[in-house]
Amino acid sequence: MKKLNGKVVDEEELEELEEEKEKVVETYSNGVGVSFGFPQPDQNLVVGYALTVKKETSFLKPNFRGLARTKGIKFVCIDVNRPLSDQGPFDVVLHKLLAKEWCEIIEDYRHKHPEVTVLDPPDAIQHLRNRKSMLQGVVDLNLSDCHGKVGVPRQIVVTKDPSSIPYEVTKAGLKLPLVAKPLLVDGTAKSHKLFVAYDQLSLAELEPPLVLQEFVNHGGIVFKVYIVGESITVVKRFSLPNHGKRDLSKVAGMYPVPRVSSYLSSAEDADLDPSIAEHPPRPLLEKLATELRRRLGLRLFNIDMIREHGTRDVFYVIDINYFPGYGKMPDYERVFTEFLLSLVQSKYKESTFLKSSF
Ligand SMILES: O=P(O)(O)O[C@@H]1[C@@H](OP(=O)(O)O)[C@H](OP(=O)(O)O)[C@H](O)[C@H](OP(=O)(O)O)[C@H]1OP(=O)(O)O
Ligand SMILES: Nc1ncnc2c1ncn2[C@@H]1O[C@H](COP(=O)(O)OP(=O)(O)O)[C@@H](O)[C@H]1O
Ligand SMILES: [Mg+2]
Ligand SMILES: [Mg+2]
Repeated sequence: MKKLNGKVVDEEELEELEEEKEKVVETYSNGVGVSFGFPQPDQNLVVGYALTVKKETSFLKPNFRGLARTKGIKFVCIDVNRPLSDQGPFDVVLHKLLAKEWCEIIEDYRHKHPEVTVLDPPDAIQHLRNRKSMLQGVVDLNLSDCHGKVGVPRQIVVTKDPSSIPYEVTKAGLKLPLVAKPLLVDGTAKSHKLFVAYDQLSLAELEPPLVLQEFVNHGGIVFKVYIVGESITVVKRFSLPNHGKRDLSKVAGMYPVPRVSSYLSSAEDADLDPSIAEHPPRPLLEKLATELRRRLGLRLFNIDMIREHGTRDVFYVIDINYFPGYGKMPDYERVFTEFLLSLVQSKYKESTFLKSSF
């Protein structure tokens, strides 16, 4: 008789359990061999990916592929024209494709292959495709008293009749200027065409469906908070400058928002006023990330956050993106490699936990 996980077992039982354990480990590594605990450098974790060419180029850069390879991670391009189940086997599937058919394919695959980690579930991603539902999780959070406050700017959704917009804005009591954002985020350039509207009348020129959000002065800096599983990385990017009260009386019309925040030059090295440039407090980000991971059911996303000008600790989330441009995140190669390896380890732990609770 021997003891295993606190239980007394005889030799035969022990042998059976060891055999079971081998099988489980094999399943999780597709038989290519994760020995107990950790994938070994000469063994494979197969990551199937379905990404646009643009994304593949910006994310699966040679440095990343190289580092991952040394840790036994192999990336395999999924052929979207062939049945997914005929390809692989995969340990992980990474995807960011927008076609509706793809969502159905990947959903079906998840059900048929629960042993594969699909990053992330399509219905959870869907949540971020609409600028109203995207921020709902933050609204519900009511994060205050956690080294700062996090909210979302006041906003309304307009789905029809642009001529009614000035009335809707007045009814909702929104203050000008407003940022007009296409309601749906579908990966097209159009869904990133934003405008700042300085007067009520020009609002009627906008094309619904859209979100009208109060402009929050934030000193021209946006914090991009990148989440990769448990890891959080913050970078500063340039954003829109503050508007003054005088602008409001002088400026009319609608101005397109330049995509300054996606420029490669980060604001990290710029000589900025510390009260604007200081990163949001770590405990606040940890709480926010933990809650959003859970509420959104996503492991790969980023949050655009701004600090209300003149405050130290009042923040607004203005945007959440699924599987954003990680290629621009410092050290993403290492962070991602560790994340992918951790997925196998946690599956292994899960399986041994399940076994030990029998
Ligand atoms: O192209 P990149 O690298 O700038 O990444 C885009 C993101 O930029 P960011 O990482 O925040 O600087 C970008 O973030 P923003 O919306 O610009 O804040 C989006 O996530 C975009 O995806 P989609 O068009 O919304 O599906 C992302 O585009 P895809 O790479 O997913 O096509
Ligand atoms: N409510 C707001 N107040 C001030 N600036 C904003 C606001 N919303 C967006 N912006 C500016 O517009 C940029 C793009 O807006 P965002 O909501 O992130 O759309 P996208 O999904 O296209 O990135 C932000 O990075 C920021 O510079
Ligand atoms: Mg954004
Ligand atoms: Mg976005």
